[in-house]
Amino acid sequence: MWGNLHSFSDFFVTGDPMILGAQVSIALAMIAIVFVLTVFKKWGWLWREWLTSVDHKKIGIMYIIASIMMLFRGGVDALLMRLQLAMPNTEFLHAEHYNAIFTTHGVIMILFMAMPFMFGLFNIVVPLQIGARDVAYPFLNSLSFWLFFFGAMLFNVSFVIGGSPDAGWLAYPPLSELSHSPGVGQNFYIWGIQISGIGSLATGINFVVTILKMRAPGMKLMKMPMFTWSVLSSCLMILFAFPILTVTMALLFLDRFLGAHFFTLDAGGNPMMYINMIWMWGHPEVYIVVVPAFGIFSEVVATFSRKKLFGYGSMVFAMIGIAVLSFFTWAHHFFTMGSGADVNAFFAVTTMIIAIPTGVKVFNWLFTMFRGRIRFTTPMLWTIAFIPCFIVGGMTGVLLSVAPADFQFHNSYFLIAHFHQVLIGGVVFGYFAGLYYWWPKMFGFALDERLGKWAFWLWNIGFYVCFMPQYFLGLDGMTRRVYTYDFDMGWGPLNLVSTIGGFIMGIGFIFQVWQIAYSIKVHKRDTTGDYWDARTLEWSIPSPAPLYNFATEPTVKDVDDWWETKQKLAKGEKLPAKPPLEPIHMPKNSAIPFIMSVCWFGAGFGFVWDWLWMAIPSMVGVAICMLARSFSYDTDYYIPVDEIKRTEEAAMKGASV
Ligand code: HEA
Ligand code: HEM
Ligand SMILES: [Cu+2]
Repeated sequence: MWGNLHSFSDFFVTGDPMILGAQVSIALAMIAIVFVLTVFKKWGWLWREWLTSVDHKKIGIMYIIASIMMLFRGGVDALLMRLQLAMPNTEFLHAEHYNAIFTTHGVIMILFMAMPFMFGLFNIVVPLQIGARDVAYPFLNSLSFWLFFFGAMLFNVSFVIGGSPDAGWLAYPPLSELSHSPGVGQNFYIWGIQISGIGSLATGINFVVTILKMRAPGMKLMKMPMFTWSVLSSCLMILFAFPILTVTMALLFLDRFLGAHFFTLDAGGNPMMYINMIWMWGHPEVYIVVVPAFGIFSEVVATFSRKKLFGYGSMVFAMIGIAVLSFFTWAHHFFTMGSGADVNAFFAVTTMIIAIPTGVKVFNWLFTMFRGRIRFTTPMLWTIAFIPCFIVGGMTGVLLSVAPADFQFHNSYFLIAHFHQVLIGGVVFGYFAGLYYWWPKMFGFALDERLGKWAFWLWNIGFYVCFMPQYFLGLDGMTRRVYTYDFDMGWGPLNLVSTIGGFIMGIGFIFQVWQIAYSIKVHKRDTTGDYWDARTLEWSIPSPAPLYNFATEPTVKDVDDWWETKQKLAKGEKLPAKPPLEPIHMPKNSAIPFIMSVCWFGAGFGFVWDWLWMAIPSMVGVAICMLARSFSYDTDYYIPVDEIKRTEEAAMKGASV
């Protein structure tokens, strides 16, 4: 029970200047934060307004802040790797360090950047888009956020305490078993993912219920905005995929902790079992993160083409089709591992079929733009750039799905280029489009377009410069996960170009941070609530939305209900009178999600080090939190009518409608 801690240097990673630098800067940053909060007396505010909040809008903002920080960390990881690959004859990163960095980069980008960014947008947009006052389970929503947050922190802590995992982002055994990875890094991996994964599953449940049960009267399923549809498909995938991840991590933990041999060849286990299970989650996972991006593009393209989205019904069916098919393609990740021709053929065909619904969507976006009066705002630019980028990335995916060809492409830089192209060109561009699009709704002021366009071009140019050469490197035989190569292979120049592209994207990111800082300073206020002259319900209320979102429950008649309402108003038609204000039922803030997640963090940290003295009391803490919640009855309140009136009047001052 005293675990695998032998000395101080096992605990604090020492001896590496980069890690020492990180330790010092984290310590300094923490001191600075504590100092600022204390000097400005902001602790109470932070606790009451944010850490204990169950308001979906605030939770959404916290998700996005955390994910942007993670984008920074994942991006620094990426650039360090790119530097090493541009200088293969140096030991800028030595082999072990390189392994650790591609592992943390992959995990952080997918699980701690893409997922929370996506959840942030779900939280901010979905209740507003369907005319609801909050999500179905606000308390659970807060718990999900804090589980994600502390899971991510636990994972990140490994960099300075104990050492990072280094068995790849999906931790295949036997490499990830105790015999091959005796350090604690892999334990951090398991517990970081396990804790945040439970949060993700809970979010999936929450949004499925929210969307199915809390839509405004009149909003039939086939009248939901396309983003809401994409969230529903993504969350349905989460419901089926994340339990597999939880079980896989639990079994790997049992292997490492108790010597259970689920995934070792001795004592009857089988590593192929792990590989199947992790991809049964892992493949749907990439669609879980990309489908909401499709939803965002659909909203943006309709708003800025000033046209109804083309092919609503086919969009919905395409999305559901992708969600279902995504569970039947997992084995394309290991065509080369000996499943046999029949199995490979089956999975090759199912994979190729996914190109069809995806293609339907692409054509729908193009047709929406066709003959539209397009406004080239930043959200629209990201959307337009996404289309060719994703088509090329998707097409190279189809090439990979040709099983015999994959024997050549597998684990080469061709694969690396494919997935970065769909992940950056699809997911990252999509979420950026979403952030730029909904920013005025989140904060009530707009982002500076000029700096935004700089960031856009830098990211785009950087992207192609970075990843296009990698296809050729892959075809030339360069494999993934190598930190050096012989200069005689002739890979040097293209790698150098690729690295330059990576840094151009890095500059793009700096421009975005600058853009946000600048826009906060300039504070170009949006008084209309409908900054882009958009189409869906979230734009019918003031920006930022009041605590209760809708003073009176909206009724919905059309797909783009707000747009139709505006048309009617313009024609001078009278709208039906709004019902009188009534007190609004709201959930109360709670400290339990935060405290419970801290306990989970403690338990995770304890298990990482085999410190049962820490893990068990922390788990007891978790149980006490659950009990405390079961016995708390004072969980809601009503906002009185005169307070609603006051808020509405203040918000509507200067508003157009
Ligand atoms: C958002 C993430 C994302 C998305 C959307 C996709 C989309 C696709 N992926 Fe990709 N993929 C990854 C992320 C993603 N992938 C990751 C992370 C890995 C590697 C993980 C690792 O090993 O670490 C991977 C690996 C991977 C492999 C494994 C290769 C190997 O390990 O050797 C394969 C093989 O089939 C594959 C195929 C596909 C296909 C066919 C699609 C399709 O969905 C693409 C469909 C889209 C189009 C085709 C373009 C638009 C369509 C048209 C314009 C219509 C006309 C086109 C045709 C009829 C062809 N992907
Ligand atoms: C900002 C630009 C980015 C650059 C320059 C970059 C660069 C890299 C590099 C150099 C590798 C290691 C390749 C290898 O040696 O095998 C890598 C791996 C990876 N990247 Fe990125 N990346 C970027 C963004 C992203 C994003 C946004 C995501 C996800 C949303 C992502 C997901 C991954 C994954 C999953 C791996 C595989 C890790 C593994 O092999 O275990 N990357 N990336
Ligand atoms: Cu896949």
